[in-house]
Amino acid sequence: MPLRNLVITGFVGTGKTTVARILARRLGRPFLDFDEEIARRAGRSIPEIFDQDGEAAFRAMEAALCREWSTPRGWVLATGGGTCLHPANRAALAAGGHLFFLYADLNEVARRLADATDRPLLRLRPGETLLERLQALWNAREAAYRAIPHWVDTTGRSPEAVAEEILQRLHELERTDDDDPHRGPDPTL
Ligand SMILES: Nc1ncnc2c1ncn2[C@@H]1O[C@H](COP(=O)(O)OP(=O)(O)OP(=O)(O)O)[C@@H](O)[C@H]1O
Ligand SMILES: O=C(O)C1=C[C@@H](O)[C@@H](O)[C@H](O)C1
Ligand SMILES: [Mg+2]
Repeated sequence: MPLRNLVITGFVGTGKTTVARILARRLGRPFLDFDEEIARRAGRSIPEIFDQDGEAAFRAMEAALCREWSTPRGWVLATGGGTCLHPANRAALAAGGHLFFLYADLNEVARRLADATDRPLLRLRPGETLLERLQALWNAREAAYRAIPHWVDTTGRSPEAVAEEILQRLHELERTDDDDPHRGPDPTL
Protein backbone atom coordinates (compact mmCIF):
# COMPACT_ATOMS: atom_id res chain seq x y z
CA MET A 1 0.00 0.00 0.00
CA PRO A 2 1.63 3.34 -1.03
CA LEU A 3 2.10 6.03 1.60
CA ARG A 4 -0.63 8.64 1.88
CA ASN A 5 0.11 11.99 0.26
CA LEU A 6 1.03 14.95 2.44
CA VAL A 7 -1.26 17.79 1.38
CA ILE A 8 -0.34 21.33 2.39
CA THR A 9 -3.33 23.59 2.04
CA GLY A 10 -4.25 26.90 3.63
CA PHE A 11 -5.15 30.53 3.17
CA VAL A 12 -3.59 32.53 0.36
CA GLY A 13 0.02 33.54 0.95
CA THR A 14 0.54 31.53 4.13
CA GLY A 15 3.52 29.63 2.70
CA LYS A 16 1.95 26.48 1.22
CA THR A 17 4.35 26.30 -1.72
CA THR A 18 7.41 27.26 0.33
CA VAL A 19 6.70 24.86 3.20
CA ALA A 20 5.64 21.94 0.98
CA ARG A 21 8.91 22.22 -0.98
CA ILE A 22 10.88 22.00 2.27
CA LEU A 23 8.81 19.01 3.39
CA ALA A 24 9.34 17.17 0.11
CA ARG A 25 13.10 17.69 0.41
CA ARG A 26 13.16 16.63 4.06
CA LEU A 27 11.09 13.50 3.35
CA GLY A 28 12.76 12.68 0.04
CA ARG A 29 9.35 12.55 -1.63
CA PRO A 30 8.22 14.02 -4.99
CA PHE A 31 6.48 17.39 -4.93
CA LEU A 32 3.69 18.98 -6.95
CA ASP A 33 2.29 22.50 -6.64
CA PHE A 34 -1.28 22.67 -7.95
CA ASP A 35 -1.02 26.29 -9.12
CA GLU A 36 2.20 25.56 -11.02
CA GLU A 37 0.69 22.40 -12.52
CA ILE A 38 -2.45 24.22 -13.68
CA ALA A 39 -0.33 26.99 -15.26
CA ARG A 40 1.89 24.37 -16.91
CA ARG A 41 -1.06 22.45 -18.38
CA ALA A 42 -2.74 25.63 -19.60
CA GLY A 43 0.51 27.08 -20.95
CA ARG A 44 -0.49 30.35 -19.25
CA SER A 45 -0.12 32.10 -15.92
CA ILE A 46 -2.91 32.00 -13.33
CA PRO A 47 -3.82 35.69 -13.87
CA GLU A 48 -4.06 34.98 -17.61
CA ILE A 49 -6.36 31.98 -17.01
CA PHE A 50 -8.59 34.08 -14.72
CA ASP A 51 -8.68 36.98 -17.20
CA GLN A 52 -9.17 34.97 -20.39
CA ASP A 53 -11.29 32.00 -19.23
CA GLY A 54 -12.77 33.19 -15.90
CA GLU A 55 -12.43 31.90 -12.37
CA ALA A 56 -14.87 29.02 -13.00
CA ALA A 57 -12.53 27.54 -15.61
CA PHE A 58 -9.63 27.74 -13.15
CA ARG A 59 -11.73 26.05 -10.44
CA ALA A 60 -12.65 23.24 -12.86
CA MET A 61 -8.95 22.57 -13.51
CA GLU A 62 -8.33 22.60 -9.77
CA ALA A 63 -11.18 20.12 -9.17
CA ALA A 64 -9.79 17.82 -11.87
CA LEU A 65 -6.40 17.80 -10.14
CA CYS A 66 -8.04 16.95 -6.82
CA ARG A 67 -9.76 13.95 -8.41
CA GLU A 68 -6.42 12.84 -9.88
CA TRP A 69 -4.84 13.06 -6.42
CA SER A 70 -7.51 11.16 -4.48
CA THR A 71 -5.35 8.05 -4.13
CA PRO A 72 -2.28 7.59 -1.93
CA ARG A 73 0.98 7.92 -3.86
CA GLY A 74 3.37 9.26 -1.26
CA TRP A 75 3.73 12.73 -2.83
CA VAL A 76 3.89 16.10 -1.13
CA LEU A 77 1.23 18.40 -2.63
CA ALA A 78 0.76 22.17 -2.25
CA THR A 79 -2.76 23.30 -3.15
CA GLY A 80 -3.94 26.76 -4.11
CA GLY A 81 -5.56 28.98 -1.50
CA GLY A 82 -9.09 28.23 -2.66
CA THR A 83 -8.73 24.55 -3.50
CA CYS A 84 -10.06 23.09 -0.25
CA LEU A 85 -13.05 25.43 0.02
CA HIS A 86 -15.03 23.00 -2.10
CA PRO A 87 -16.20 19.93 -0.11
CA ALA A 88 -15.64 17.54 -3.05
CA ASN A 89 -12.03 18.73 -3.45
CA ARG A 90 -11.44 18.38 0.28
CA ALA A 91 -12.90 14.89 0.34
CA ALA A 92 -10.87 13.76 -2.68
CA LEU A 93 -7.57 14.99 -1.24
CA ALA A 94 -8.37 13.63 2.22
CA ALA A 95 -9.11 10.20 0.71
CA GLY A 96 -5.52 9.97 -0.54
CA GLY A 97 -3.59 11.97 2.01
CA HIS A 98 -3.11 13.82 5.27
CA LEU A 99 -4.20 17.48 5.06
CA PHE A 100 -2.56 20.33 6.97
CA PHE A 101 -4.06 23.83 6.87
CA LEU A 102 -1.69 26.81 7.11
CA TYR A 103 -2.90 30.13 8.44
CA ALA A 104 -1.34 33.35 9.73
CA ASP A 105 -2.25 36.67 11.19
CA LEU A 106 -3.55 38.70 8.24
CA ASN A 107 -1.20 41.63 8.96
CA GLU A 108 1.67 39.23 8.44
CA VAL A 109 0.13 37.78 5.25
CA ALA A 110 -0.20 41.35 3.95
CA ARG A 111 3.48 42.01 4.68
CA ARG A 112 4.52 38.76 2.95
CA LEU A 113 2.45 39.58 -0.14
CA ALA A 114 3.11 43.33 -0.31
CA ASP A 115 4.94 43.05 -3.64
CA ALA A 116 3.07 40.09 -5.16
CA THR A 117 1.14 40.67 -8.39
CA ASP A 118 0.25 37.12 -9.38
CA ARG A 119 -2.87 36.53 -7.27
CA PRO A 120 -5.98 37.67 -9.15
CA LEU A 121 -8.24 37.53 -6.07
CA LEU A 122 -5.99 40.04 -4.31
CA ARG A 123 -6.46 42.77 -6.91
CA LEU A 124 -7.52 45.80 -4.93
CA ARG A 125 -10.71 47.73 -5.48
CA PRO A 126 -10.42 51.54 -5.54
CA GLY A 127 -9.44 52.80 -2.10
CA GLU A 128 -9.03 49.29 -0.66
CA THR A 129 -5.88 48.19 1.19
CA LEU A 130 -4.34 44.73 0.85
CA LEU A 131 -5.20 44.03 4.48
CA GLU A 132 -8.86 44.88 3.84
CA ARG A 133 -8.92 42.61 0.76
CA LEU A 134 -7.39 39.74 2.75
CA GLN A 135 -9.85 40.27 5.61
CA ALA A 136 -12.81 40.21 3.20
CA LEU A 137 -11.53 37.01 1.60
CA TRP A 138 -10.93 35.41 5.01
CA ASN A 139 -14.40 36.38 6.27
CA ALA A 140 -16.01 34.85 3.20
CA ARG A 141 -14.02 31.63 3.56
CA GLU A 142 -13.48 30.98 7.24
CA ALA A 143 -16.51 28.71 7.72
CA ALA A 144 -15.45 26.46 4.84
CA TYR A 145 -11.82 26.39 5.99
CA ARG A 146 -12.95 25.22 9.43
CA ALA A 147 -13.99 21.90 7.93
CA ILE A 148 -10.31 21.14 7.21
CA PRO A 149 -8.41 19.25 9.94
CA HIS A 150 -4.95 19.97 11.35
CA TRP A 151 -4.47 23.73 11.41
CA VAL A 152 -0.91 25.09 11.66
CA ASP A 153 -0.24 28.69 12.76
CA THR A 154 2.62 30.14 10.71
CA THR A 155 2.57 33.61 12.31
CA GLY A 156 6.05 34.79 13.28
CA ARG A 157 7.60 31.46 12.32
CA SER A 158 10.07 30.58 9.59
CA PRO A 159 9.05 28.15 6.82
CA GLU A 160 11.58 25.68 8.28
CA ALA A 161 9.96 25.86 11.73
CA VAL A 162 6.51 25.33 10.19
CA ALA A 163 7.80 22.33 8.23
CA GLU A 164 9.33 20.89 11.39
CA GLU A 165 6.02 21.10 13.26
CA ILE A 166 4.20 19.41 10.38
CA LEU A 167 6.79 16.61 10.27
CA GLN A 168 6.30 15.93 13.96
CA ARG A 169 2.50 15.96 13.68
CA LEU A 170 2.66 13.78 10.55
CA HIS A 171 4.79 11.17 12.31
CA GLU A 172 2.22 11.09 15.11
CA LEU A 173 -0.64 10.68 12.60
CA GLU A 174 1.19 7.91 10.77
CA ARG A 175 1.95 6.22 14.09
CA THR A 176 -1.66 6.26 15.28
CA ASP A 177 -3.26 6.21 11.80
CA ASP A 178 -5.98 8.27 13.39
CA ASP A 179 -6.57 10.89 10.74
CA ASP A 180 -10.31 11.19 10.38
CA PRO A 181 -10.85 13.94 7.80
CA HIS A 182 -14.41 14.46 8.96
CA ARG A 183 -13.76 15.27 12.56
CA GLY A 184 -13.59 19.08 12.08
CA PRO A 185 -11.16 21.75 13.17
CA ASP A 186 -8.46 21.40 15.77
CA PRO A 187 -10.26 21.66 19.15
CA THR A 188 -7.36 23.67 20.59
CA LEU A 189 -8.15 26.64 18.28
N1 LIG B 1 6.77 31.37 7.39
C1 LIG B 1 7.04 32.41 6.56
N2 LIG B 1 7.56 33.54 7.06
C2 LIG B 1 7.78 34.60 6.27
N3 LIG B 1 7.57 34.63 4.93
C3 LIG B 1 7.07 33.52 4.38
C4 LIG B 1 6.76 32.35 5.16
N4 LIG B 1 6.26 31.41 4.34
C5 LIG B 1 6.24 31.96 3.10
N5 LIG B 1 6.74 33.22 3.12
C6 LIG B 1 6.84 34.15 1.98
O1 LIG B 1 5.50 34.55 1.69
C7 LIG B 1 5.29 34.61 0.28
C8 LIG B 1 4.17 33.64 -0.09
O2 LIG B 1 4.64 32.30 0.11
P1 LIG B 1 4.07 31.11 -0.77
O3 LIG B 1 4.06 31.47 -2.22
O4 LIG B 1 4.81 29.88 -0.36
O5 LIG B 1 2.57 31.08 -0.25
P2 LIG B 1 1.35 30.21 -0.79
O6 LIG B 1 0.54 29.88 0.41
O7 LIG B 1 1.84 29.09 -1.62
O8 LIG B 1 0.55 31.26 -1.72
P3 LIG B 1 -0.64 30.93 -2.76
O9 LIG B 1 -1.90 30.92 -1.95
O10 LIG B 1 -0.65 32.06 -3.72
O11 LIG B 1 -0.34 29.63 -3.40
C9 LIG B 1 6.64 34.27 -0.37
O12 LIG B 1 7.31 35.48 -0.62
C10 LIG B 1 7.36 33.48 0.72
O13 LIG B 1 8.77 33.61 0.62
O1 LIG C 1 -7.03 31.73 -2.70
C1 LIG C 1 -7.31 31.51 -3.90
O2 LIG C 1 -8.46 31.33 -4.30
C2 LIG C 1 -6.20 31.41 -4.87
C3 LIG C 1 -4.92 31.23 -4.41
C4 LIG C 1 -3.79 30.93 -5.30
O3 LIG C 1 -3.02 29.89 -4.71
C5 LIG C 1 -4.25 30.52 -6.70
O4 LIG C 1 -4.77 29.21 -6.67
C6 LIG C 1 -5.29 31.47 -7.22
O5 LIG C 1 -4.69 32.75 -7.29
C7 LIG C 1 -6.54 31.49 -6.31
MG1 LIG D 1 1.39 28.55 -3.58
